[in-house]
Amino acid sequence: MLMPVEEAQKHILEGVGPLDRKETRTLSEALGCLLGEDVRADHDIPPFTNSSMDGYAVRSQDVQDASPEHPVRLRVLDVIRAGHPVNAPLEPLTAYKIMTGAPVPTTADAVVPIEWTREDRGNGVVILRDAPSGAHVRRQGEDMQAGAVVLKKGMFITPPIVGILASVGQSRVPIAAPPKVGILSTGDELREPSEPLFPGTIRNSNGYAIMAAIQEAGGHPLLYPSAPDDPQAIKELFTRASTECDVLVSSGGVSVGDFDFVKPVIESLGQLSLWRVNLKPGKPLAYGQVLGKPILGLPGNPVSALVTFELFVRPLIRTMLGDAHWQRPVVRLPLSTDFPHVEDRRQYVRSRLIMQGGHLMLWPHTNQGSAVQSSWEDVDALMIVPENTGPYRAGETLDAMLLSVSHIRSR
Ligand SMILES: Nc1nc2c(c(=O)[nH]1)N[C@H]1C(S)=C(S)[C@@H](COP(=O)(O)OP(=O)(O)OC[C@H]3O[C@@H](n4cnc5c(N)ncnc54)[C@H](O)[C@@H]3O)O[C@H]1N2
Ligand code: MOO
Repeated sequence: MLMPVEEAQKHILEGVGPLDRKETRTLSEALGCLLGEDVRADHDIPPFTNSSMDGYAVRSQDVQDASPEHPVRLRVLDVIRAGHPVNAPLEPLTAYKIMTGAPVPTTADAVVPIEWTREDRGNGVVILRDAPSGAHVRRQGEDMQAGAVVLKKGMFITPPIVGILASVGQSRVPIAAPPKVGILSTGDELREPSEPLFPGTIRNSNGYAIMAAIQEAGGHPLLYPSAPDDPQAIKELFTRASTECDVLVSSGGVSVGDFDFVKPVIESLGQLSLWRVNLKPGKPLAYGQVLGKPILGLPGNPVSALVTFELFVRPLIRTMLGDAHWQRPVVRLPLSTDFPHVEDRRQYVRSRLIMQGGHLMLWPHTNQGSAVQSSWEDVDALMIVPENTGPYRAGETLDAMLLSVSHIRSR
């Protein structure tokens, strides 16, 4: 019996914890990283009490009975602009004209928006509505207080978090250092994207796809020159990478062919603790340690390599970063079309999310071959079809693991 996906994930993550290594980044480089330590506010935010509206800063008691029927006339002392505090106090029946974000003078306790006022001759303003104490005033420190922890270690840095970091003056951002992930492509047939092809050769697409997937997962990819199907060459490559990386990810050579040497090399340099998972594509996944470093042997078929990356390598990278929430959301959705019987392995099916008749539905690509790269087009989700089930009719529901949903098409 093949090992279930969840059991394989558990086994792989068992021996791995957060690396707890820190690094600093500039604000422009921090997006998508995880915060490496708690961040405290270096000052109150807002740093001073200020107006949330363009209007008039008043003493609330002066305008408490103001209405269109009983307007209150105030004398305007000056105009306060953002960035230009005014120190003179407000006396009874006076006001400052004030702009949004400008400091509210200490003796004023409310702002009347411009729409509720009318300019009056001389230096006057007529107030047409009351404004209770605190109205349209943003108090110093009401958002964040000096010294308080405002961002927690491990938090995912999104654009708003970059804004908070900038607000609290954190121009150098402590982040969880990305694990160094070595990419080890194997196969006599592999040529680089820039190289010409000869009969029997193909481009090394896995190396680059895995590199991009590592970057997307928050890891630091180290792309090694690919190794031929030769045990000694693979051994040298794995040995070198194990001294330079935190995790190794190989592709190819894990099946049962005469030239599949990845498993014996892992065994000769450490141990192989897992081989073959109940999944399609990606059954021959191998996992073990070489010279003390975890290694995932992904199958060579390009789709199998990326599906096993998603299910096993991404969780490992996120765990090493200290992200406990690596699970992708799984939602149950109806099929927009029929889907055939699935045989003895659980299948992960490249699918789109589409809107049909106001309902979100799954649209699986037709050709699910594990070497068919073109079926990655606009994939939002991997539909999960249990083994020995189906055929399914349109409208029946299945679980889908959401990847990144960019846009949902309508049909
Ligand atoms: N008799 C059996 N044959 C196979 C079985 C099986 O159970 N019994 N399993 C099949 C499955 S499932 C898979 S998946 C593949 C995995 O094979 P390997 O991991 O040993 O990979 P290779 O044989 O080296 O290559 C498979 C395929 O992928 C191409 N490839 C390899 N590396 C790259 C790369 N870097 N970039 C692009 N393409 C790559 C390679 O040329 C092959 O076409 O085994 C089945 N066989
Ligand atoms: O598992 Mo293989 O990935 O079916 O082609």
